[in-house]
Amino acid sequence: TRSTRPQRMLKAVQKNATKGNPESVISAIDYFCKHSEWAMNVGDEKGSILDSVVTEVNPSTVLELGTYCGYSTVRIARLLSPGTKFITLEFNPANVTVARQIIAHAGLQDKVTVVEGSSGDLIPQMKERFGITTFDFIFLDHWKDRYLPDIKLFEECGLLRKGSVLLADNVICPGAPEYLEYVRNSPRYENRYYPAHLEYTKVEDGLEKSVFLG
Ligand SMILES: CCNc1ncnc2c1ncn2[C@@H]1O[C@H](/C=C/CNC(=O)c2cc(-c3ccc(F)cc3)cc(O)c2O)[C@@H](O)[C@H]1O
Ligand SMILES: [Mg+2]
Repeated sequence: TRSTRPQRMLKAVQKNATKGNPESVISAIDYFCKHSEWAMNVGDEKGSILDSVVTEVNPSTVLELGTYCGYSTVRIARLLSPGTKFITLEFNPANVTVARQIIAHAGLQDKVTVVEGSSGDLIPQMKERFGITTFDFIFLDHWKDRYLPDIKLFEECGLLRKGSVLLADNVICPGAPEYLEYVRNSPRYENRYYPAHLEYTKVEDGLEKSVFLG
């Protein structure tokens, strides 16, 4: 049976990237998406913004929603200090399998835990399963209509502290209007919009950074 796009992406990484070299894994995926098949990775332009925010926050605890193939997982993990707790959630088992192999090719398997499951089920389990009380940095890149319910879940579960930073991909394309309205109208968040483009295209898109004020 025909392979899937994530499987073809994995093959491209295994063929073109140097084992243990995260930069070469990132480049191999970007090359694949620019020259072979578009895929919904955050990409190089928005990825550089992601890098700068992660570096600025220098988090001790990190959560990513929507691992997909692990591209942004590799971008984040390669910047983290030793001892940082990094968890990424993915509910499609086939994507979990591909992501774990791409992360391992980058040599970052000890920096991040890929947890199979849905954010709605797993977010309330963060304390008991992973001993995490609050997250310093959260990257939202899963189904866009789940950004709002999940940020509310973070608040309800007490997983945000004064200064926690949330970074949301695709707030323009495909868009997360309800999420944007919520964080921009809430007195509990300080927000900044980073204009960019949809990965590997000239279409307008951007990232929204929201700092929880407590
Ligand atoms: C049920 C919600 N909870 C979830 N918990 C854990 N994993 C989840 C969850 N939702 C989705 N996922 C996983 O995250 C991934 C989904 C990401 C959704 N992303 C998009 O739809 C997306 C889509 C586009 C896009 C933009 C323009 C287009 F023309 C076509 C597509 C661009 C992007 O950057 C995107 O991030 C999948 O691997 C899915 O299995
Ligand atoms: Mg995205």
